[in-house]
Amino acid sequence: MPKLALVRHGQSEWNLQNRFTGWWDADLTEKGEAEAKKSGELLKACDADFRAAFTSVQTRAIRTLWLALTEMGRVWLPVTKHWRLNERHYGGLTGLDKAETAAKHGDDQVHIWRRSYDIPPPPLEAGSEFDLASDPRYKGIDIPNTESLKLTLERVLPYWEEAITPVLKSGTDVVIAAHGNSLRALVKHLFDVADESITGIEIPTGNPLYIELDDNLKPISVRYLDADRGKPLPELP
Ligand SMILES: O=C(O)[C@@H](CO)OP(=O)(O)O
Repeated sequence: MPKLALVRHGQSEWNLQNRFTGWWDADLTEKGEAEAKKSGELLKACDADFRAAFTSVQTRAIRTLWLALTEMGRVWLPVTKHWRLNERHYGGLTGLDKAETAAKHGDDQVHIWRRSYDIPPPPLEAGSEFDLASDPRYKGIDIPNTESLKLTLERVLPYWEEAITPVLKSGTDVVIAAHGNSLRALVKHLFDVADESITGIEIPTGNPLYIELDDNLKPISVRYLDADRGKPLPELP
């Protein structure tokens, strides 16, 4: 039965500065690097035999995976990167300070933008300093100008189905290093979490969510590798 580990990237420069990040390519802080290594230690000690790794095209997730694989002695694993595992796009909020935005628009509105299932933040204006249209990694991709969690799930899912599930179905243990919301979207799908409950799922940094799947990729067990630092778990479907 295949095992799947979901690793959230460590603290980024913009997490530290409390800015809405989304697709902006903020790198890890020193603390984030330490969290990534901690994930690697936990993955090394667990009973899986990871043979494939997936991540986004964002530096903070790629480097988290690399640091974890280094700690695991598994930098030789095949790593596949794809934009569909990116963080949800934060639209016109990208780059703004979260506390200042709450002071301006109110906590309730900001909570809706951050955690509602299907209400996206206002769109990013074309030509904004945070517009990624000229970034070569997104050449040929229809870059979103904002995303709700629902829209994030809709673009994560085809990649999950086409690229990741065949690997798991072959009996291979897989590690995915990605982002708070792209992983939340994946958890919603895997555990069939209701729209209104998914906001309660928050994978901590430095503490992989470890899932055992049956041959149809239905979760049969789930835990945080460091249970003492765990958060609420999704219920088994
Ligand atoms: O800024 C972001 O892109 C995300 C993750 O750091 O923040 P939030 O907690 O609002 O989903």
